[in-house]
Amino acid sequence: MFSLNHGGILVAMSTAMDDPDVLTEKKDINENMLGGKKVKIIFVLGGPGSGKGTQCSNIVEHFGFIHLSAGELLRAEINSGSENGTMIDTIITEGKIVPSEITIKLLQEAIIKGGNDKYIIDGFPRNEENRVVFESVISISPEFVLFFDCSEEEMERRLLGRNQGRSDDNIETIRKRLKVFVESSLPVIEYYESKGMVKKIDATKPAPEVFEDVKAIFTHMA
Ligand SMILES: Nc1ncnc2c1ncn2[C@@H]1O[C@H](COP(=O)(O)OP(=O)(O)O)[C@@H](O)[C@H]1O
Ligand SMILES: Nc1ccn([C@H]2C[C@H](O)[C@@H](COP(=O)(O)OP(=O)(O)O)O2)c(=O)n1
Repeated sequence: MFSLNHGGILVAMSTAMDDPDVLTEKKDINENMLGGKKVKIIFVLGGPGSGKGTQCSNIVEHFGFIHLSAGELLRAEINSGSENGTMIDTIITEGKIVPSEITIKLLQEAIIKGGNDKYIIDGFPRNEENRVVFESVISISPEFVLFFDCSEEEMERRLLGRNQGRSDDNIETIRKRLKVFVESSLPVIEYYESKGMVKKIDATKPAPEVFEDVKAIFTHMA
């Protein structure tokens, strides 16, 4: 289903999307996907501008997790001048979601390199393909999913004021990203909700108050 090849990941990914059951038989491939490393993962989800990055920095500082932002890894890939950079840039500027194989490869490399066993993964999985392929290829379920719930009006306002020079923080792309969030990312959150794995936070409050709620969850889990 994908045209690019990244070694074993491609085999496992095509299988995962075509027939998830077969993946259990591919455990030997999956177990090697993090170089034998055993890690705990928390997915941090929420719409664009809901405050994921802001709160992830707080979590790193207070609870010693490694923060991996899928969006930042993709932007670093663009800036590195990699062969996929132009394609990734075009997709992000259109407000769309980059093919899972690329994002998962970047996450996989970052986890293998990371000097820790606790990861908060921010902005991933962003669609059903991201979710199915990650869980099948990397063979890890998240401990839980932290969901920053914020109104679209507030997210739009924050993104327009973010001022980080991002090519996708313009009104046209922001509207597309919000649409993609509702259509493609919310179903992923609903999936985890149906499994009782979502911890929802009211993210419309000021950042320090949001962190109080985040802190309660992480303190409880420690
Ligand atoms: N609770 C909050 N209230 C108001 N502004 C916020 C809050 N959390 C984050 N921001 C600001 O909103 C913008 C988007 O936040 P960010 O953490 O980058 O969101 P995300 O990673 O979800 O896209 C940033 O400029 C940030 O400083
Ligand atoms: N799993 C992901 C995460 C991000 N991306 C792309 C598409 C997103 O619009 C951009 C930016 O994502 P990022 O999480 O950094 O920022 P926002 O939450 O949208 O503010 O990256 C992706 O294609 N796949």
